[in-house]
Amino acid sequence: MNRQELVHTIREKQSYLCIGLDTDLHRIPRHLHAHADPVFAFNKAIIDATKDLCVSYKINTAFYECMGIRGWETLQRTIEYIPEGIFTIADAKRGDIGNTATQYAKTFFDTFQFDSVTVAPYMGKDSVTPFLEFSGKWAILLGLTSNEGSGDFQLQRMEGGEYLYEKVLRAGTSWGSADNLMFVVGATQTEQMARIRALVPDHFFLVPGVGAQGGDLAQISQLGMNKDCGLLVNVSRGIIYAGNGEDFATDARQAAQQYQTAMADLLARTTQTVGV
Ligand SMILES: O=c1ccn([C@@H]2O[C@H](COP(=O)(O)O)[C@@H](O)[C@H]2O)c(=O)[nH]1
Repeated sequence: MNRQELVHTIREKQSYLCIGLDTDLHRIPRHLHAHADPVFAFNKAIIDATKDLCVSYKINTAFYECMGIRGWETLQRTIEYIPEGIFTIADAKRGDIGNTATQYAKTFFDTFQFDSVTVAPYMGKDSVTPFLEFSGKWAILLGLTSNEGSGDFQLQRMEGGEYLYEKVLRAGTSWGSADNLMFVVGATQTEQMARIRALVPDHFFLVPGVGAQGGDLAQISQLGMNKDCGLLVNVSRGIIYAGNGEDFATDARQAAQQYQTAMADLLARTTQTVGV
């Protein structure tokens, strides 16, 4: 999916919600364990219940890789089940020397047909650029993450005063464009968001951390939106585990609906003079 299509979808659905399919076999309702592939049965019900409310699904590969070959099969079934027109993210946080990075990119873009993959920048340019060589695909570079440990390296000051994460953002924008590169910016990073948007005015941000991690949707949206919206706000546990009984999908829909309604309002208030 290209940028124009993504912006169009956001406008049509009045939503910039990304639902995280962080599906843990041990957290899904008991009755689903009768299915041959319980995690897929859960994902299918969640997708059916929420696909009109979100513009993206993020599959965190850790929740599938931990199940070995069966997990990869579940991941494949899930990605194939996501309808056309919804932006897909493999949250795999890959990064390695160039020829290895190319194999990672092939895995997620060619074999599994994701639109995008999250990439860790620590190994530098040659570990990132292979992900940018696939037409119509996106790399989503970790910029300033949502977790407490983001302070350990990302928020360290460099010589000259800028934060390490700012160096990553600056370098990233020279490697890729706003048409093939996004950045992860945690929803918990409200103190930094305005500074980040000023530094990177055009790129989309994947924003995890709303819901279970306590990030505030309204605050982060007002600080981070650009003329094309420019945000995909991810909620995983706060939606997929909204309920735990037979009606889990209805409960997930209700939670997703609340986010979508809030997003429509924020889009109207924040971008009324611009594109979306
Ligand atoms: O900085 C980051 C980068 C990635 N994540 C991932 O997003 C989701 C968040 O899940 P919630 O249940 O909504 O907290 C999860 O897959 C993380 O691995 C992040 O949280 N922060």
